[in-house]
Amino acid sequence: MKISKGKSTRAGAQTTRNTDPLRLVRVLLTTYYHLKYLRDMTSVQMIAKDEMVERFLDCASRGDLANVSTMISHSSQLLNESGRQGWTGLMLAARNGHFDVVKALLLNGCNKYLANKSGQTAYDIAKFWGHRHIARFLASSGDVTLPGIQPRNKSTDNATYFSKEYLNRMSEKRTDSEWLSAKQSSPETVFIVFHNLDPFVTTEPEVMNDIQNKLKLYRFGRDSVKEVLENSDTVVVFLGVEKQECSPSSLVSKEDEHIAWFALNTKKNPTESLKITASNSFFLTKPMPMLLMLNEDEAGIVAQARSVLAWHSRYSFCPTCGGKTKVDEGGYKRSCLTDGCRSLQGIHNTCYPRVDPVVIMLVLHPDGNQCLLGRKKSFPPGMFTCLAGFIEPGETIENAVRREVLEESGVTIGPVQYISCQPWPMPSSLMIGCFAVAVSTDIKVDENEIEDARWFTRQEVIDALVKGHQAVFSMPPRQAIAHYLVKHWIGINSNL
Ligand SMILES: NC(=O)C1=CN([C@@H]2O[C@H](COP(=O)(O)OP(=O)(O)OC[C@H]3O[C@@H](n4cnc5c(N)ncnc54)[C@H](O)[C@@H]3O)[C@@H](O)[C@H]2O)C=CC1
Ligand SMILES: [Mg+2]
Ligand SMILES: [Mg+2]
Ligand SMILES: [Mg+2]
Ligand SMILES: [Zn+2]
Repeated sequence: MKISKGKSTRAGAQTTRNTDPLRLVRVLLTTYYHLKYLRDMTSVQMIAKDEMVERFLDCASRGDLANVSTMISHSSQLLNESGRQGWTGLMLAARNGHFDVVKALLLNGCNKYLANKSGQTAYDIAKFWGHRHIARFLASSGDVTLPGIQPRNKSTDNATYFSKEYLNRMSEKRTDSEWLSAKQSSPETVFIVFHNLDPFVTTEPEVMNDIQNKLKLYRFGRDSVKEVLENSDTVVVFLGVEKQECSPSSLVSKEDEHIAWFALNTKKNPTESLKITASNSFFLTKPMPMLLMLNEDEAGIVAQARSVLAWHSRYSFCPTCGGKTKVDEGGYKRSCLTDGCRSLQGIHNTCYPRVDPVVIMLVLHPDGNQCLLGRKKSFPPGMFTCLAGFIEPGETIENAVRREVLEESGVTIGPVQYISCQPWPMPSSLMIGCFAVAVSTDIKVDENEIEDARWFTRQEVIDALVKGHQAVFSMPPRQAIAHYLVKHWIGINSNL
């Protein structure tokens, strides 16, 4: 993580001031949006709120514990509010070494996992600025720990591509058809459109957003998808509402008033009936590897939307009686239309979106210095990855790991440890990533499933990560959990 040190103590957000050539552009844009924002506001109360946030951040930044405490006792919402560059009071207090303020904010329930626009949490900031006692406190506090339960592990929890939750799913609203239709007609609501499960994307960077990523989901408004929504072939899924931390300056307090997102899928190409204003916009064909080119927030949204839409496209008839079905619960249920069908009595998993659990494992040699990787015929030449396989009915994760490794490579596994997981929306798997320690080392490849499997040394793996194609083998893309597991094993920071 890169943070350049500057002189300012008000906000580390200003620390790149002397070196950043785009600063002037950003300042102008910020001023423009700020003025536009003020002009758009209708109530004096809103301005007062904005000022209050500014004052709160200032007090936190200066270490004014008395005022910080008074302000949060009046409005706990201030705890997670942020100012320029996404800096919260906690980050500012951590930046300037105000331990008492950090403590008070955390004790009052402030979210220590929020990151600013450079991706730094309060912990990262405290560590960088040398406030070790604050960093230690931030690392250890806040999580509820129970005997035998591991504390939340920031490095493995939600660390994989497709796993970031940008939206609050608000499942309780799925049965509230009045609320759902009000949201569908709201001018603020975001619609994302799929055609045969391919999302509509644009290469145009949105103003004020991160411009590093090449592809963005095209965010349609209600009027642009009107015709598509009226089409009987269109499937609509309610995805959720934007989380508070996605729009930190939002003045709306209740989550159900936040911006809602819906996904649409059509069989017929809807391009003509969509109102598209940006050039360079298209349906993203070839899910692999194209779906790996989205930014992390949007990858999470696609993981959810594409899996549910894929379920609709594959399960249009009732699996119990073969009859017609209708879409219910905001797209999260299909109910049979045949009177007396067994699926209408009680609860049946056939009515809900399916997820296929898959184990994926990095097999470690008993000497601790080699790992087992394999390749299928269909892989690009030279690429090796972790072994993987579908969990079968009535099987535990550990037993599935042992069975798949034995089937595919002939290697026997002892201990198995869960590391991390990844939704894989092609169409709807959950990859469960584990380390598996081998107790035998002879390899006997099952040629029906894989073409080759080999032990690679730690050095060969590091070379593959660092040198790419000049190494003895090549790694899967960084977005795949296999890549994550390998890096995790050799202890290389995932930002490498
Ligand atoms: N994200 C990542 O890093 C990686 C993801 N994967 C994914 O893991 C998944 C499973 O890996 P495989 O080695 O193919 O599994 P596998 O070793 O269990 O073999 C696949 C075979 O299992 C059978 N099968 C059993 N249940 C199935 C189900 N629910 N859906 C489809 N086929 C089923 C089929 O005959 C299929 O040909 C694949 O979808 C693959 O895309 C695989 C490697 C890396
Ligand atoms: Mg297998
Ligand atoms: Mg397999
Ligand atoms: Mg299998
Ligand atoms: Zn039925």
